[in-house]
Amino acid sequence: MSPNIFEITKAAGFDAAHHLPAGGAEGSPYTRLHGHSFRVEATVRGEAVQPVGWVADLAELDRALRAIAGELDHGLLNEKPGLESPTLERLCVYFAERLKPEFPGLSRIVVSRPTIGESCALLVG
Ligand SMILES: Nc1nc2c(c(=O)[nH]1)N=C([C@H](O)[C@H](O)COP(=O)(O)OP(=O)(O)OP(=O)(O)O)CN2
Ligand SMILES: [Zn+2]
Repeated sequence: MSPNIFEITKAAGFDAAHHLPAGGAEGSPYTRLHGHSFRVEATVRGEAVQPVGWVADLAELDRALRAIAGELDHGLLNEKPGLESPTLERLCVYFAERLKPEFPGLSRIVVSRPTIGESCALLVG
């Protein structure tokens, strides 16, 4: 029988300012400095490992996710290397690159702006 495969997910929030570079829609307001409340979810996929019977410790995922979100919280996203154009897409990649070394089973990152109903998902390869 093939083993059960699970997905565990942890979420964290941060508030940050950003602006997008010119080059998108003409007359776009996104080039002006503004802020959002963001939520990030990280999902790790795998078998439940014995003897505990879990994919990974959710507390460890929580710690790692909060550490990255905390570095972005109340900051200007554009100042972070890799976030010079801080779209939701780039934020997904930013979180994935930092979590993957510690969580090789990382399968999905979702970054959203819940108050305006926008989200982006990265399926991590
Ligand atoms: N594919 C993407 N499209 C857009 C992104 C993105 O990250 N990926 N980001 C933006 C801007 O960040 C923009 O601030 C989003 O705001 P908007 O959808 O306009 O909603 P707001 O409530 O903030 O603005 P209102 O003018 O009040 O509607 C755009 N697109
Ligand atoms: Zn924005």
